[in-house]
Amino acid sequence: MEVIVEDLAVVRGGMRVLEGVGFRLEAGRALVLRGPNGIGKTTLLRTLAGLQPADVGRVAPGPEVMAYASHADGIKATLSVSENLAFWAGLHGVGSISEALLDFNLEALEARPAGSLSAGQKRRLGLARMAVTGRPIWLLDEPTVSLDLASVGLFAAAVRRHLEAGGSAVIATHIDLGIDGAEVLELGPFKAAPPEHDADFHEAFL
Ligand SMILES: Nc1ncnc2c1ncn2[C@@H]1O[C@H](COP(=O)(O)OP(=O)(O)OP(=O)(O)O)[C@@H](O)[C@H]1O
Repeated sequence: MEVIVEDLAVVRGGMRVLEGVGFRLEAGRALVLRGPNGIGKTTLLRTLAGLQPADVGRVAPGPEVMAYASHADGIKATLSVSENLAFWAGLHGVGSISEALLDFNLEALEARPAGSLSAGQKRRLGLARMAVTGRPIWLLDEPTVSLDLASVGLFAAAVRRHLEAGGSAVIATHIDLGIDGAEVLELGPFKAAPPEHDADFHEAFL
């Protein structure tokens, strides 16, 4: 499913934080959002997820096909790891959580109350929670924060499988995820600067 963003502007706290942002992302591709702190990466992801209204512009498709993993992992502390995942899977009509438990190395933790997990374990659960929605477009805000190297590898592999299955991903990250052919959108003050050499995106090895 292709993601199309056209001439997007977003206002937060009475100030325009994004203006003239546009991109097209084909199914099976990843887009990495780059730019300094405060430039609007989270704002763009929240707008795609339907959590932040656009001032002007167009986003398609709608938030019902987007799965958003934010800084706040959004997990229920008193439920166990598997109960958290089962809750979200059930909400989205997805039958099994076993693949997500395996993909994010959560099998040994499945009976643990989520509130007792370490920061990195919580982050893995937050990412697994997004995966069990079964939604085709993943929106990821600094997904590797708190993850150790092995977990970053697991996460990158899960993204690759998602892309190979025809999904897509928009990822705000400062690190190299090793996703071949990922596209990059550099956000600059009040606009998304297109690459110099091409009206579309440049290919990057991230
Ligand atoms: N609730 C809010 N009310 C007003 N302004 C906000 C609000 N949240 C964020 N902003 C402002 O919007 C701008 C964009 O913030 P945003 O969080 O999207 O940036 P970011 O690129 O994700 O930053 P970082 O790399 O630090 O996570 C910043 O100037 C920020 O201060």
